[in-house]
Amino acid sequence: MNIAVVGTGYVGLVTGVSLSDVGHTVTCIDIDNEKILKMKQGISPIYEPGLSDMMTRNIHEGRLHFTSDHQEGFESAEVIYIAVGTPEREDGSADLSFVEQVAKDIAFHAIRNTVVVTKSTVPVGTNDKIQSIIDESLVQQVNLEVVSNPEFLKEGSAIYDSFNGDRIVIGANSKEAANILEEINKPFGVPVFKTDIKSAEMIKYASNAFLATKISFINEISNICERLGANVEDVANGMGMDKRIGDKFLNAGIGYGGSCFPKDTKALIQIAGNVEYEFELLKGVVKVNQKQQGLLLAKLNERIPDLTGKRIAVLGLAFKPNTDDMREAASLVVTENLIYSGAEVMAYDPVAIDNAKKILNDDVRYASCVEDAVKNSDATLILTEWDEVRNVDLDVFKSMNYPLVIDGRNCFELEEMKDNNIEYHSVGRPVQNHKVKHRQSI
Ligand SMILES: NC(=O)c1ccc[n+]([C@@H]2O[C@H](COP(=O)([O-])OP(=O)(O)OC[C@H]3O[C@@H](n4cnc5c(N)ncnc54)[C@H](O)[C@@H]3O)[C@@H](O)[C@H]2O)c1
Ligand SMILES: O=c1ccn([C@@H]2O[C@H](COP(=O)(O)OP(=O)(O)O[C@H]3O[C@H](CO)[C@@H](O)[C@H](O)[C@H]3O)[C@@H](O)[C@H]2O)c(=O)[nH]1
Repeated sequence: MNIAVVGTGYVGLVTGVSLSDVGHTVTCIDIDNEKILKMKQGISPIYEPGLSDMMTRNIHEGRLHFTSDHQEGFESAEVIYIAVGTPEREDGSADLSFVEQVAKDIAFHAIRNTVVVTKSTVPVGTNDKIQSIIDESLVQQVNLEVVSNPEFLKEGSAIYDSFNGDRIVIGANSKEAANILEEINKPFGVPVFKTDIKSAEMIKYASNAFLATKISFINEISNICERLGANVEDVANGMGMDKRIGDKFLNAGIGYGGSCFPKDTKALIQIAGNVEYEFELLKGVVKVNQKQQGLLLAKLNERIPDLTGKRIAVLGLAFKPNTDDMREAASLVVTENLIYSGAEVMAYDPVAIDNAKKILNDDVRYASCVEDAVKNSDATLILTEWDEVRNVDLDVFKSMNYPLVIDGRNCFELEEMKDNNIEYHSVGRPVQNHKVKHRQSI
């Protein structure tokens, strides 16, 4: 099948590359010419495990092409995927201007009957709107049918998820269009769930909102555990053994970040509000998440009330491991606050430093490894649970001015921190080696 994919971000590029890998001929289109030039040379503009190799292979085998010219990209396309961004507007609703622009571009250039597939996360009713825009703007007498096909990949395991997803959701008005999409996806061997368009749109938001709810729920439990002396990891493990609850997405931490949960939860609150329904539960989830991001700093402030001139190591900047994505990362809030409080920040991340430099306060300094970040620091904050951080030799913390580790991701066992005399504050677990007399020494 000849396919065009519009937008080459995390979703568009992974979709295009995966579709080419199972044998389709794919042209990826983006308005960012610099990105296109890079990708033509086989250079991936994003860090995503396995993506570069798969991309290079399919370029060489002649199935994967890139262009910044929509007309050229649509020329032989039988199916066009829309995978542009739907970022958050100031009021929390989804900004649909990129999607609407693509709908106009498609209508303007369409020269044959085409299935238009919406991969972008869009509010319920948007696919109908896209269909209307296309129908109103068509230049040639052709038939374009819009199908909803929301994406469920996770950053950091996007290629794996494409080939091992739990389901592919197809929302369509006609059996013919749904069948075309099912046929395209057959080689992935992932179960297909077909429904109407509005339900497909809602499945995407409801899934993200539910996962975010699990995270805020366990974070609330962790805060109560801290006060009562229980261990949230054992609590989550014990809960997760009940198959009705499930053992995934019960890791307590510093709240959810990234390009999806924060914006999609707020958008769903707006979607509900638009039909005069107050989504009280989800409002609570968002509020809990905002509170959770501040807890790490509160723990640090309790131990070091005056941060002026203190050197603070920050391990991990990306919103989660195995990605260079900094969107809504906890590090944005944490480093900003540290600098504001007069601290010297020495940060390390295995892959996100280049992106971090574009957004973080200019006063943040960067180390080239965990060891350099931590050396001579007064406290270490852990924000992202990279394997490189989890597996670090604990002796590294002995090079600190005083071994105070405040871990927002529960990377280490309590016993090992205790045995190594490291003062260790984690999330929802008892504090290790906290002796009040140290307070004066810091
Ligand atoms: N990032 C994820 O993990 C993820 C997962 C599932 C769903 N989604 C959803 O998928 C959509 C895309 O997300 P993303 O993270 O890949 O976005 P992104 O911001 O990384 O990429 C969007 C790309 O679209 C390009 N673009 C914008 N307008 C264009 C136009 N008119 N023509 C061609 N290209 C254009 C931009 O230059 C950019 O490269 C969003 O709706 C998002 O909510 C994202
Ligand atoms: O138990 C957990 C699991 C995750 N997180 C945090 O939640 C955020 C999101 O993590 P994750 O869901 O793994 O990454 P995303 O790439 O944002 O993927 C989510 O958002 C995508 C965009 O919509 C969806 O496609 C995916 O299915 C959905 O998991 C990160 O900050 C994680 O640290 C936790 O705090 N505790």
